[in-house]
Amino acid sequence: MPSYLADAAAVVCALVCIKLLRSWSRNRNKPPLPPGPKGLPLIGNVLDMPEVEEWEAVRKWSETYGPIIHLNIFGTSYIFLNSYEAAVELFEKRGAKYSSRPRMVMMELEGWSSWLPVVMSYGDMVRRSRQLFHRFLSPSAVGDYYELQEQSTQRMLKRLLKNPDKYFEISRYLAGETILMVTYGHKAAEKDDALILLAEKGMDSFAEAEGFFLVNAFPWLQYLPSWLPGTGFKKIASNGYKRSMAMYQEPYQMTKKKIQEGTAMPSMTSKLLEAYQTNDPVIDNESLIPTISATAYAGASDTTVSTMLTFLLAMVLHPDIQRRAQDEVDRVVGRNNLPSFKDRPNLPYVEAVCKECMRWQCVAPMGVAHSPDEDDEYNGYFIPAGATYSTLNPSWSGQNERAITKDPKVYEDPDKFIPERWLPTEGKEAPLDIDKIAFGFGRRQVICSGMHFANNSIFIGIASLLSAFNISKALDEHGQPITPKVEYTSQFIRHCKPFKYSLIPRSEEIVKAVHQAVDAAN
Ligand code: HEM
Repeated sequence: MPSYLADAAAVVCALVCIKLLRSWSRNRNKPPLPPGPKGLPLIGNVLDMPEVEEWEAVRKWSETYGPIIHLNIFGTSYIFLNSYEAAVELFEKRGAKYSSRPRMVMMELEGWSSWLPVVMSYGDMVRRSRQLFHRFLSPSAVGDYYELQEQSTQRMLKRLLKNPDKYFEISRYLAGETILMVTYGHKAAEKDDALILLAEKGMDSFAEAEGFFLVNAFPWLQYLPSWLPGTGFKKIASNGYKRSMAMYQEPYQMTKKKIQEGTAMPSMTSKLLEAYQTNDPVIDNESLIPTISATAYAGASDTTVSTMLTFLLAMVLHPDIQRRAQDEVDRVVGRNNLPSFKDRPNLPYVEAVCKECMRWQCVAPMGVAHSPDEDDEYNGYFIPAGATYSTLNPSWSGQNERAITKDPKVYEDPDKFIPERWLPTEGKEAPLDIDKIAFGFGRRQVICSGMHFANNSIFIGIASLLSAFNISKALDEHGQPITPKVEYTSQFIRHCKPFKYSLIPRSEEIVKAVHQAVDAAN
């Protein structure tokens, strides 16, 4: 080993020891930390943490250690909650203490924490941005987007008629084009729209930054020169920084220019700018405007598509469920008509399919990490304060949502896709609403601000696909149906891996209805 590497290793060991000693002396008179796998001296549980599907590892640990698990990574505490009750108790009832985020140096290096409230520590900026999200995304505000969501969905259907084998790309495009219209009044190009590509690249970098990086445990590593071995994270961070800044600034500057030229469509950005210019007390600083628009754009671009992909997979695997949902759509909407939001109250089975897609394959299994601002105790365990930028012992709590969505005590036969579980049944208590889990935990305004918008996108997307297409297994070269595997990526926002399927329009009339609807909206 070159001598500088041996020196560097010795420095790392010394720093880990200091960190462990500090945390030991701070915590020694406190109740025990929650249980968890034992780990090794100095490095703790580094080797226990799998590189992929961490949530599965956490779920298995919870079978041994119970609903609250502690891991130590180089002296940093990681706490996973695996029960709904624990998540509600800590993140909702004690929400004031748990509303902050852990410090993630990679997020700082990539610039995300300079503008994305979801990774910022709690403060004035987060409070103001939540008030503004609420203006545009509250249950009453999202009704304004119905027409837009219907029209984007109809364009998705038209694209699928032309390219039925491109569902993965086309459904992703749908999410991008809808939110770009809402946030910036930007009408996306039919293909390869620059702003949609910008968001895709940005979200790839964000997901990468969410991964495991040593620099999160040892922030001083960021000051090492880039030529030193082990500093590959610096290149990732510099690339991520360019993408995060482009996502934050470019669409905003473009919209501002259009507003000045008088060619802008009304949007979140134009309304925020107008409010700012008329001294809206919440918008104390212009930089809050791109924060709001870019966060909504980031929050929507990669999330609802995950559920739309799960829907495709579920329909390929469950033709009987698809038939039942189509029967309902045909009965309520008419065999050759496209659904709209006004049909929603009469489509309970379609609604149940939407909920079951969200439950069966959780979009963000680890949610977004919270961090307690002060030391706390829960069920006799010590929960260390963390994530203040100055301490050497940050800790964070993540809630492993998939464990809850797959808990047989909460949902019977949790691995099976059963929309019927969401239908009201006399004498049977309704299951725990998936909205209370999938969109994060916290006080009312702390969870996903886009939840109602997301549910609407998913509903109209699924109802429209059911009305227009028959979804089934693709056939192999011998004419045999191919059963896709249920396989997902292991990123922070997970998507099912590409698989073969068949998408066939249900009738000539519905093809005409799609074309007519798209033409009428143009
Ligand atoms: C299936 C779709 C979606 C899922 C599963 C989802 C999930 C989440 C989760 C887990 C959080 C973190 C909550 C927390 O613990 O603090 C979050 C935050 C957020 N989401 Fe979503 N989301 C979805 C769609 C959307 C959409 C469509 C939008 C925008 C229209 C959006 C906008 C936001 C925003 C702005 C935040 C930050 C909230 C804040 O910190 O104030 N999300 N989302």
